[in-house]
Amino acid sequence: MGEQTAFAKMNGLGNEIIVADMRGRSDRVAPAAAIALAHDPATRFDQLMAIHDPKTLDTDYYVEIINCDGTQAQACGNGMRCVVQALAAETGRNSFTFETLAGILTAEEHAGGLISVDMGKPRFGWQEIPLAEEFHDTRRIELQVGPIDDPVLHSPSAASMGNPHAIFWVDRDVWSYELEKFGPLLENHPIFPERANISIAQITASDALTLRTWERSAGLTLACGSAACAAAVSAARTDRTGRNVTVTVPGGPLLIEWREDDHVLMTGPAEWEFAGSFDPATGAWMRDADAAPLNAIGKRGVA
Ligand SMILES: N[C@H](CCC[C@H](N)C(=O)O)C(=O)O
Repeated sequence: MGEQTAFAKMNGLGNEIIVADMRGRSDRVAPAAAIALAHDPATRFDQLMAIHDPKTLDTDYYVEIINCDGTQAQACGNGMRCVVQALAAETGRNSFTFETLAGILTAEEHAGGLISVDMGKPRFGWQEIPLAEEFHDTRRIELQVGPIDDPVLHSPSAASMGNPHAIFWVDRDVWSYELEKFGPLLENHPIFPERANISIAQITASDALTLRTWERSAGLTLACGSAACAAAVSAARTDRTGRNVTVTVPGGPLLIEWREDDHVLMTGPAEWEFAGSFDPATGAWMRDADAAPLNAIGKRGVA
């Protein structure tokens, strides 16, 4: 049995997140522990964000992102906002520099509580996404589902925010498509050698779109921050919107700004639910008593 680690159960617009404090130790959250926590209804999560000591000079922390099936993800926008809120509550600081598999990210908590994460630069090259075959123009790749002469979904845009995304543009309300049916097929389509997060997007104004996402490894979620970024840059790149887009996901709105320096800034809320501790080897966990001292990450208002 390993040494217990403090965690906070949080969410970012309903994207279920566990923030785990793995600082000052060299072990990792085992995939089996993540799977066990994901299977318990009380700690069910989409992504687990494990905060580790920094690996690189001039970064504050290394963050490992683990999907609910135990696999690693390169990026998780909603999870990063939860990490920022937890660390801001603990340290009193409001800006941080993180390292993830997607690179070095900066993030800031604003006075009103909203959090902005610089999600880095999008990548559009077919080998960078990656796609299994050469596409010169990833604004529109050849891929469709449904009858060949009358496809339900077709010609998605593809992009990487560190993790792979495909965005299908639809004319009707995003809720009128059976994403739970098409999502698994598309996630695992051979065109995506590392699988992909699959979204459907409806443009609602020149600065707004609605989005639903079938996440790689996690399935349907209420919010996917990196997909919101991928959809916003793809909308701008295909002249569907400008570079500032309100992306409304099932959990609520995210503001996405594709800056002139090519970085994508995502702004939205995060919410703390409860704290506890778990064994990173097995996932066995306990909820903190309400009167617990301030040892749990991100616990607000407890002296
Ligand atoms: N919920 C996350 C995305 C998780 C991505 C993950 N499903 C993958 O790429 O494997 C977000 O807010 O960006």
